Amino acid sequence: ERCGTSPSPVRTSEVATGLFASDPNHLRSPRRKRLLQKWPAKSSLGEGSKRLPQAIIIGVKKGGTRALLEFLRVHPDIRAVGAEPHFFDRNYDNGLDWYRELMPKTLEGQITMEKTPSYFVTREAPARIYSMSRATKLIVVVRDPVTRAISDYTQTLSKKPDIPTFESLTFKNRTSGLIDTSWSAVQIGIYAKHLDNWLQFFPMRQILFVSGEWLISDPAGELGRVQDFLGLKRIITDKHFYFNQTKGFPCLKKAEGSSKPHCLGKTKGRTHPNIHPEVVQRLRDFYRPFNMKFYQMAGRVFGWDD
Ligand SMILES: Nc1ncnc2c1ncn2[C@@H]1O[C@H](COP(=O)(O)OS(=O)(=O)O)[C@@H](OP(=O)(O)O)[C@H]1O
Repeated sequence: ERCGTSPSPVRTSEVATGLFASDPNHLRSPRRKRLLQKWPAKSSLGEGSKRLPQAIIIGVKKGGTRALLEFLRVHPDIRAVGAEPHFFDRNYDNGLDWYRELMPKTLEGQITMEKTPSYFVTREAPARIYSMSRATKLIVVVRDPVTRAISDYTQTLSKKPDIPTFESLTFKNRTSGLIDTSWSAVQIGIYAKHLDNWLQFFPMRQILFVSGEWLISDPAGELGRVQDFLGLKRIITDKHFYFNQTKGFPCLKKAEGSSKPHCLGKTKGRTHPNIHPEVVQRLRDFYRPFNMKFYQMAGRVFGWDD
């Protein structure tokens, strides 16, 4: 358990008003004894209570959501669930109390977070999150939809080595070049379409888009934007990262609650199979108009079509 970095507001105001300073015997005073009973030693203060998340990483699958959450956990004012709760898609019937129980304990002022990348493409998720709290902050890590699709396919392939090739799954009909938009690996990347669904419930100012590419090339830059969005002090900076040549990705110099360097596991940063360049080009052409629409909606150019 991490202790809070700032004293409770009540304590601060008492010190500030000189309550103790004016009384040289304050250590023995009955008032002090009462206060000590009310506010026990700092070790037991670090308990806190479980709260529903105020911010959620809702997507996208294979965007870099684990990296973002692991990096954010370094911040003393963020506490996050490790596993993906899948509450707003698969486990909604379990109820909000069940969901809250999954959360880590937090102190006043700390932010509770979770990440479940499938929320972004779940039709019911916006209404459900809205009904939990309309003030929920939403974070989406987006990545070039073409590499995202290949990454998605690579993950499936690692679990089911017998599936058809990426090329054959991409097309409804290879000769006509018609793309199978019902294949989830393709579908998830139509960001503008999914975002429309969220905008029925949440204003743009409550949604932050993080670039999966820049999260790799400039993790501190993206983390700066996220900390601002969450209203937190910029504590996570470039000093927290180093580029691990072997891994080929940025890693933490010190993981949360540890003094050792930490990279993500083997399932993050897999080698992708080579996809036929014509298929890649066809997918690029397919996504281009959706990407343009998405840049416009998000107010940020992600540079996937440069
Ligand atoms: N620092 C760091 N280390 C390792 N991997 C990193 C990092 N930053 C981003 N990424 C990219 O994250 C991709 C996996 O995305 P997710 O964590 O969102 O995947 S998942 O949806 O939760 O399965 C993963 O995709 P693949 O490269 O296809 O494996 C990585 O490219």
